[in-house]
This record gives sequence, structure tokens and C-alpha cells, in this order.
Amino acid sequence: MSNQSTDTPSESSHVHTITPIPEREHVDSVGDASVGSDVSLSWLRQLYLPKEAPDRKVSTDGTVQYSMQRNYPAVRQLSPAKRERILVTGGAGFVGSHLVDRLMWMGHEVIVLDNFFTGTKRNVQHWIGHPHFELVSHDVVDPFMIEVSQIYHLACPASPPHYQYNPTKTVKTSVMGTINMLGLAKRTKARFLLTSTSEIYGDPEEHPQKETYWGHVNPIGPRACYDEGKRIAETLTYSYMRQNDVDVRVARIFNTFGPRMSPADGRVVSNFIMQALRSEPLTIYGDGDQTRSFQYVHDLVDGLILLMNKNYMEPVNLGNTEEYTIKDFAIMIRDQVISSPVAKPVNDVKIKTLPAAMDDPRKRKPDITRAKKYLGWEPRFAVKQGIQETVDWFKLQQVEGAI
Ligand SMILES: O=c1ccn([C@@H]2O[C@H](COP(=O)(O)OP(=O)(O)O[C@H]3OC[C@@H](O)[C@H](O)[C@H]3O)[C@@H](O)[C@H]2O)c(=O)[nH]1
Repeated sequence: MSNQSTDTPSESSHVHTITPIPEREHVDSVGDASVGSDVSLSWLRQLYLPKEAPDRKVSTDGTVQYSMQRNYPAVRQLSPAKRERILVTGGAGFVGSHLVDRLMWMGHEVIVLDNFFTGTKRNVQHWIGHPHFELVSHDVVDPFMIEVSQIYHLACPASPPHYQYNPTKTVKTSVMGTINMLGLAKRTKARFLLTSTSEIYGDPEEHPQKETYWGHVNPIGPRACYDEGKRIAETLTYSYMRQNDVDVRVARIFNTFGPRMSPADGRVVSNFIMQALRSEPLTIYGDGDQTRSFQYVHDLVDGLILLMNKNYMEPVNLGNTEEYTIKDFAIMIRDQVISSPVAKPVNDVKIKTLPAAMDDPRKRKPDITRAKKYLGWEPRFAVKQGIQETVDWFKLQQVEGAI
């Protein structure tokens, strides 16, 4: 993409009317006691923002030495009758690894399947060797047999540059991967949760988007491999439910961010934070008037665990209703990175405009009435608190020389 102009966009001109964002309190614990997922934020932070890192020694010569941990993070004791065997596909990815942390905390046995295309072993390194944990290098496109009682099916690249890198493989992952996992659920009678996406609504004509909206998707465009892939994954899920009595759950996940996003992920949050940390101009695709609503990853994990454990089988939107235009979001991230102490000083950060991405949805915001009603869930984190934690994590990576 070529650079068209380099300047700071006006903070006032909006195409859509955006509801003002109410102030939220600082969050210091997450989860829900009714399903046992409640935990202090400090317990989670020690996994990705540790005060001490006993599993690695970072040296000034640019090397890192990993070692066996002496202690694993504490987890809840569960009686064998209450302990589930849970399969998490894509469990070494950004969202998957946070879900794994929480399921481990709850005292369950967790088996992670990952092909490490976008996930990394590093995300779950603190659990390797734990008696409740198993990491399997496997691509869900191929069948996999195991005895489990719950399946969280996350495996699929989720960032537009990643899923468009090999679109045929993305379709295969969604279609064959979901058939394989639904087949496993059918055989083992495991409860199956599909992580679908807000992208199934395409470039929506309804705003905010309710689960009853059928969407507006270009079936042959560059995003179709993901949008249509996830739509057929939903179709497969409900076909197995009707035909084979599989106990299913479907989460439609809206834009999510947090620690462990790959710096090279290509999505807007990691791009903007990386660019600001490097004192490079933030890249806005198109006019920047398109909107997104961003949720912090711990809120999403809360929603996924509640959905799995409640008795509701229709699709459920999981997302934050704090809506930003991308140009306002750029200014917010830039200000937050500049105002927090960073490893290397950040100079004046500009904002530049690049051509719009093809078929880029103009607006996106979830209607979360269903999640509130059936799961008792709504996001707790203000976007700003989540962005602060995410910036802290990116800074730690910078200090360690990992980015
Ligand atoms: O550097 C960038 C990156 C992105 N953007 C824009 O920021 C907006 C958000 O882009 P992202 O790539 O982060 O995410 P998108 O909303 O396009 O897709 C996401 O949707 C929901 C999820 O299922 C997926 O994680 C992902 O497909 C888009 O309008 C995009 O064009 C920029 O302006 N600059």
C-alpha cells in the first residue's frame, strides 16, 4: 500500500453517530463464581506480566535462556467428579491461551491442539509439564481422537492478513476442522463450543448487530475465506445439533485485544501500539471514519466459559459496546503509549492515511442483550484499562528484546 498523506486527522468529523462512552471503574477481578471462573486480575497478570520470570533468563547480549519452572501457578483443587477434560483447539493462540489459563485456574484438565501457524508455544510455556496440561502439535484439518467432555473450537487464523495469506487453507480450517471437531463431539458426547465471529455479519446494514441479523457478506471477496468459512462452520454446528444431537454453543466474537497478540498480527490494536512504540506513523486504512467496538480479552474469556456452562444453544454475540472510529482510536492509543513510561522514548507520533482495505466493514458494534439475558454477562473492562495492560505487555516484550 502506498502512503497517500501524512497528517493528524481532525478529531471532530464523524460519519456515524457514536454513543458517548460512559466512565467505568477500574477492574481488579474477573470471572463468574457461578461457573467457578472467578479469579483476581493479579493472578492472571503474573502469567503474562510477571514481576519475576523464573522460566527464562534474558541477557544483555540479546539471548534468552528458558528453564524448567520450579513452581507452576497455583490452580484450584477439584474433586475428580467435578474435573472436566477439556479440549481447546487453537489453545496456543492469543485468545486460546487466555482461555487455557482460566480453565487451568479452575482446576480442569486441558488438552491444547495447535498447529502453531499463528499461535506459539511461548503463550502456554508456563503450563508445559503440569499434570493437568497437555500440548499437542496438530492441525485440525486432520482428524484427532481423544476422550473429552468439552471442546472449545478456536483454531483458525483471525487477523485479516493472516487469514488472507492462504485463503484456501483458511476455508479448509473452518470447514474440515469444524467437521472433525463436531465428529469428535458426536462420538464422545462432548459439549462443543464454536468460536464464530462478528465477520459473519459482513458490512452490516443493521447497527448495532443482533444475532437475528443474517448479514451482508461478499461471497467472493478477499474476506470471504474467513466470513463464509465461519458461516459454514455455524451451519455445520447446527446441522450436527439437529441430525446427531450434539450439544452445541456458538459465540460470535467481536474485535478483541490484549496481551499475547502477535506484534506482527496486522490487526489495528497491535499495529497501532507497535507503531507508536517505534515512533512510526500510525497507519489508518481509508478515511478512518469506519467504526469498531473493542473488547478486552479477559471479558471474552468470561463470556466463553459462561456460554459453555449455561444452557443456551442459539448464537451469542460477545463484544464490548464501546464504539470508536478508527481515527479516534488511533489518537487514544497514541496518547496512551506516549503518556506511559516505555523502554525506549517515544517521539512525536504522526498518523498517516493508506488506501482502504477491500470490503472493510464500515461499522461494527454488538447488540449484547442476549448475552446479558441468557449468560448474565457484559464486559467489565473499559477499553482504556485494557489498552493500558496491552501496552504494558508490549513494553515488556520490547524490554526483553522479543519485538
Ligand atoms: O494498521 C491498521 C490496521 C487496521 N486498520 C483498520 O482498523 C479496522 C479494524 O481492523 P482489524 O484488522 O483490527 O479487524 P477487522 O475488524 O477488520 O477484522 C476482525 O474482525 C473481528 C474478528 O473476528 C477478527 O479478529 C478480524 O477479522 C479496519 O477498519 C481496518 O481497515 C487500520 O486502519 N490500520
